[in-house]
Amino acid sequence: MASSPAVPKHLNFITGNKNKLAEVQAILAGVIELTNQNIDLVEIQGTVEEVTTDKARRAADAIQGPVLVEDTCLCFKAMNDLPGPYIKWFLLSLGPQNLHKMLSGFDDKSASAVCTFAYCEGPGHDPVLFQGRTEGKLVESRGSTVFGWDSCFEYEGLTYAEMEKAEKNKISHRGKALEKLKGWLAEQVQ
Ligand SMILES: O=c1nc[nH]c2c1ncn2[C@H]1C[C@H](O)[C@@H](COP(=O)(O)OP(=O)(O)OP(=O)(O)O)O1
Ligand SMILES: [Mg+2]
Repeated sequence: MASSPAVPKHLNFITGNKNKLAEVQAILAGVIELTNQNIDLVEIQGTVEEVTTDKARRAADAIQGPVLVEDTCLCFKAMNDLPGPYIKWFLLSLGPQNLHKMLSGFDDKSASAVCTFAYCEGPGHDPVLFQGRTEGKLVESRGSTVFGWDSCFEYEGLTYAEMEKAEKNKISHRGKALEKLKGWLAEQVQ
């Protein structure tokens, strides 16, 4: 059966983050061909949906074609979901060793990791969003500090950094978002 023109044969994932790329490659291996372009995209302020939608539009404009982008948030319940999409700047300034101190004045250490992918068919098209969320808590850094705040986010007793990669990908915000993307891709080809 002919597939709709919207169905991508492969996805061009626009990200400057090598660790994200490695996880997305691992999760989508055997499902869809993935290429990558590292373009430094401007990120607006707003809700994660607004940030990700705008990021996808800018990426599609930049390469004049179809793109996949992703924006990751770390939301603290005690802060009504801040820093959310702005976590990158807090992490850069504080480092993983000090990140947990953001909640030192609060009893509630609950945090959710939220990953939002956006697929945009090209300039002028509306991006489609796929979101995954994993609930955990913010803890003192444990494990490798190679990837972002992995060592500060604990899920069921282990920080992301203490898990095997495959184990993280099974339960992670990114893994869940990509399950939805895979479901959508499968629907498109029917
Ligand atoms: O699974 C993760 N485990 C730990 N840390 C993570 C994860 N995923 C993103 N991160 C970090 C990277 C950045 O400090 C911030 C998200 O910001 P975000 O703008 O989405 O990522 P980015 O600027 O590094 O790459 P991109 O070029 O795709 O925008 O959280
Ligand atoms: Mg970014």
